[in-house]
Amino acid sequence: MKVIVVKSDVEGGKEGYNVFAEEKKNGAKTFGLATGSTPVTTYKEIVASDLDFTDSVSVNLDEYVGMSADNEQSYNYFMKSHLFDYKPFKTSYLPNGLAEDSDAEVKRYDKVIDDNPIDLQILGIGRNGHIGFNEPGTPRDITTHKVPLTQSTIDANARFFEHEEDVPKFAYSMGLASIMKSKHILLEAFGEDKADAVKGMIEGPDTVDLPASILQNHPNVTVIIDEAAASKLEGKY
Ligand SMILES: N[C@@H]1[C@@H](O)[C@H](O)[C@@H](COP(=O)(O)O)O[C@@H]1O
Repeated sequence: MKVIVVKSDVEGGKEGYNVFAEEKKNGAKTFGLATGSTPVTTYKEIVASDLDFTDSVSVNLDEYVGMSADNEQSYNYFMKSHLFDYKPFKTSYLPNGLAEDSDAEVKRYDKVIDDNPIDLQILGIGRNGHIGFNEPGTPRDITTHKVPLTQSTIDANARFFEHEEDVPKFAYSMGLASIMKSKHILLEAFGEDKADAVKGMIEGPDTVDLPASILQNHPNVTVIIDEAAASKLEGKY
């Protein structure tokens, strides 16, 4: 893993942008994208740049089940408001939260990933080391799957919804095997509450209990972390 330690998430966004720009220059056509607060500074730098994605394809990591693309809490909406409205792609794929047949939706998304091999996949990381919605214990050979959200995720999301019953209980997520197929993986983490997960991912045992530790087995991973997220690392980076 190539580890880049930066002072802040803003500086991290500039480094993240550089990775996108370099990949684009080298001919990357398909970009795996993520939601959450972490990639926002990278998306801001991309929006402010002259990079053009109208010849590129994007494939997102995950989406809540039961949520329409125009719901402000959906990952579809997040991607539009943070990136796609400013930097449209030729085609953007996300799981369809409103799909009637979830087995068919999972299969459809697996085919999307197979048909559009990802050149660069950006990832955040959960405090427990999850990537996408692949929580601790998720089998490593899993591709796209429908995931029951953990109670802590449901509780954390409750503030965004008027009625508790509207809070999503499931998500569609790319699986660990799908993520590992990406040619280059860029994982970003900012803030002290990510320090344990970052330590486990980089220096800890390679274990299903910390899903991101699977990245130790990938040949081309770039990690961008701020000093707070790097604070528990023992090695020098
Ligand atoms: N499914 C998303 C992940 O893709 C994301 O990496 C993680 C961390 O979110 P944040 O970047 O807001 O810290 O949260 C969610 O669970």
